[in-house]
Amino acid sequence: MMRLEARSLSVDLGARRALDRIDLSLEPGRLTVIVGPNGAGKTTLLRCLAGLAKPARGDVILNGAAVARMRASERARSIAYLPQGGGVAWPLPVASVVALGRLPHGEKPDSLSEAGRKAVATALQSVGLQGFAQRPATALSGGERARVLLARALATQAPVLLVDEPVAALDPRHQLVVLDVLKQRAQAGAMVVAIMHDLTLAARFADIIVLLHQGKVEAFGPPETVLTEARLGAIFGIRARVLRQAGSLLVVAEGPLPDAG
Ligand SMILES: Nc1ncnc2c1ncn2[C@@H]1O[C@H](COP(=O)(O)OP(=O)(O)OP(=O)(O)O)[C@@H](O)[C@H]1O
Repeated sequence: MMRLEARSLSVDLGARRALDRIDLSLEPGRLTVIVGPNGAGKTTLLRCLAGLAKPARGDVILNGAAVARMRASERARSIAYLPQGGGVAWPLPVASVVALGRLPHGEKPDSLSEAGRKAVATALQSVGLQGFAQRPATALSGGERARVLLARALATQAPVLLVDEPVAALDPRHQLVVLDVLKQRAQAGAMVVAIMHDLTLAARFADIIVLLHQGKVEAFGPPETVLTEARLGAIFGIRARVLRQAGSLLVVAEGPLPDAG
């Protein structure tokens, strides 16, 4: 079975230890959500899983091979990565930007295969942008642009999909649409890892939550075991209530706790 593992992964950024001996084992068929306070190391971890950040120690292993040593083309076909708050610099039509997700398959936007054309159309449709295909990608709102970039990652159809805050810029309806798409990808057999700050949404959609704090995995497991009121206090510094609502958790942040300094 496909498996993505971090083995005793440590990363230094400047003088800081951003990740400290992380051990993780991720399986396909699941939506894993990474949560944690600002600066916890979430983006650094996702970049390492994508083979884009260099560990000081340890390794990321995909199906037995070190991701850092995979050929770039093979890695790009295996792992699609959506960076946080990405921009679009060129006034290309939306469909061409999404088609860039086919480059790892050797397909250029103006010479897509039949499968490539289908993947692009499906990706656009799945994020609600089917009417935007010919619009210049630079002439979109922030949330629309975020969905274009997610569609590009989806169009790759990689077995591993790593997305950094995919719903942060989206309105409530599109947050649900996008999380449904990610969940469906996972249920169809992909390994999907998303960073999120909204704990109620994370609890509702995640199969597994990874709680990061100061570069370490503080907790790992199903939402109800990870997101406890005690942890929300100790890790996020909030007075929080965790309520059960329609089979999921509702995390109500009542207020910040006094800074422990
Ligand atoms: N280039 C850099 N040089 C030095 N320190 C860095 C650099 N980039 C990030 N850091 C630090 O590394 C730590 C982890 O950063 P990272 O971006 O992984 O956090 P995060 O959990 O994704 O945060 P956020 O929720 O704010 O996006 C932070 O303390 C950050 O200040």
